[in-house]
Amino acid sequence: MIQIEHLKKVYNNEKVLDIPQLVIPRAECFGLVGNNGAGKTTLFRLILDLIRPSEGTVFLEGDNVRNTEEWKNNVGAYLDEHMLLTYLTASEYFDTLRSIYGLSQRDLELHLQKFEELFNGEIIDNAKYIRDLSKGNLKKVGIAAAMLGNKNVVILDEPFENLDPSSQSRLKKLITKEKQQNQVTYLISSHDLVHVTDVCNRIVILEKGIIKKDLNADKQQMTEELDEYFRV
Ligand SMILES: Nc1ncnc2c1ncn2[C@@H]1O[C@H](COP(=O)(O)OP(=O)(O)OP(=O)(O)O)[C@@H](O)[C@H]1O
Repeated sequence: MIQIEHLKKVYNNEKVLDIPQLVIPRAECFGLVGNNGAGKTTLFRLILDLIRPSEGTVFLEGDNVRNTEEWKNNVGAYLDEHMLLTYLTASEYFDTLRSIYGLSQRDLELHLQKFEELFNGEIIDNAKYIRDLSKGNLKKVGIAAAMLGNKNVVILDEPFENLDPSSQSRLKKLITKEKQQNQVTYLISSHDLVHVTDVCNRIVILEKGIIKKDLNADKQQMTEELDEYFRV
C-alpha cells in the first residue's frame, strides 16, 4: 500500500503539488492523468524519494520512503532514460540488473520471454547501445527493466508515449496479464485516455498539483468522466 499524507512540493515559491491524502492499495492499477505541468512526474519522483517534499510524507507498506531503504527492493520504476545505463546494450543492461537483484539466468530468461512480442526482435542481442536505440525501443527497455525482479510496485511515467500502435496494444496486454497473475500495484501516468482506461481500475486527474477527480468506476463511466473533464 502507498499512503501519501499532506504532500507538498514548492519550486521557486510556486506550489506544484498539494495532496492532503492519497491511498493506493495493493494490486491496484492506478492511472494518473493531467495536462502538461500538472505534477504527475513530480508525484512519482516524490514517491520514489528522488526529490524531497516541501512538506508531507510518502509511506510504502508503512515505511517512510525518506527514512528507509528496504522498500527500494520491492519497487520498480521507469520515468525517463536517465534511469538506464545507456552505455550498455540492452542485453548487457538486463544482465547487470539480474546480478544486482540476485536473479538466475533462468529468472531473467523467463522475464524477457514475457516481453518477446513487445520487443519484436529488436531489443535482445541487438549490438546497439541503449543510447542508440529508437525512442520507442528505449522505452521498452526501461519498462522491462522496471518490471524485473518480482516487484510489488511498478511506476511507469508515460509508458505508451513513443510506442507504435501494435506495441501500445502489446504493452496493455502484458500489463493486464501481469496484474492478474501477480499482486503488483501499478502506477501509470498517461496523456492517452483510452490506454489508461483500458488498463487502470482507478484514475486520478491532477491539475496544477491538485487532485480534481478520483475515479474508481467501470471503464465506460470513467471514459465518460474523463472525456467530459478534458473536453475543450
Ligand atoms: N526542478 C524543477 N524546478 C522548477 N520547477 C519544476 C522542476 N521540476 C518540475 N517543475 C515544475 O513542476 C510542475 C509540474 O511538473 P511535472 O513534470 O511534474 O508535470 P507533469 O504533469 O509530469 O507534466 P507533463 O505532462 O508535461 O510531463 C511544472 O510546472 C514544472 O515546470
